[in-house]
Amino acid sequence: MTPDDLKRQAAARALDWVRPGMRLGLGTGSTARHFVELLGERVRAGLDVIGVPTSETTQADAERFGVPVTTLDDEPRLQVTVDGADEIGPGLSLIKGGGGALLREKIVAAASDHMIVIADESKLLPALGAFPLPIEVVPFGLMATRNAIAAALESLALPPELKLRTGSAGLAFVTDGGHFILDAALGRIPDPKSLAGKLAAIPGVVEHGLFLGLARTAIVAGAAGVRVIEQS
Ligand SMILES: O=C(CO)[C@H](O)[C@H](O)COP(=O)(O)O
Repeated sequence: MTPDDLKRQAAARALDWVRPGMRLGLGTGSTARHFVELLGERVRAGLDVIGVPTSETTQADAERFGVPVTTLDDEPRLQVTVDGADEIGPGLSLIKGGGGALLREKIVAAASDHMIVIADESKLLPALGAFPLPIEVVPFGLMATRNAIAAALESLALPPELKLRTGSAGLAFVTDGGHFILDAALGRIPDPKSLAGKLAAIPGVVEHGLFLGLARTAIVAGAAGVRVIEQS
């Protein structure tokens, strides 16, 4: 079984939470893409749902797979969001944004009654931080913002290692919102809540990839089967 097979299994299980008439948040990434594809099969078989994509890529996928889409402006409250994650830590804390869609993903998750995270078992970890934390920043004042983030990291005894994410041709990666991403190689984040607070207070930081208190259910597929973890 490949990691991609496991991602698809987790995505397939998430369909159990989908009911006719639901307004759904549609996540971004290879795992979420499986969900959108499988949801499209159900839609073609007659299921009536509508989705809010969390990226331009997912919008295109939803259209290709036949999932009707809307926006948060037209449907500001969603019942369920299904999304992937880069890491799932204690209490279903997450690192997200490996695919660069963290801002819309967090807005959509926060507008949802229930966020379900789907992943293969490699994403389930005892602590967050091995995956570099994506921090979305406005291009204006990049150096000043970068220095402020580095100082915040140092104040928490975290390494101030920040890398501007690059895309094709070595140019800065630009998010759907027109921002840049600084990836912070932290190793281990002992206190995600304190870090989230410090990052959110920095002018120029648009959003960060720590998703705390948002996911209620994790569906994790591994060699031994699919586990459902609920956050009470
Ligand atoms: O946060 C994300 C995109 O911004 C993705 O959900 C995350 O990167 C996981 O991706 P994948 O399912 O491809 O492993």
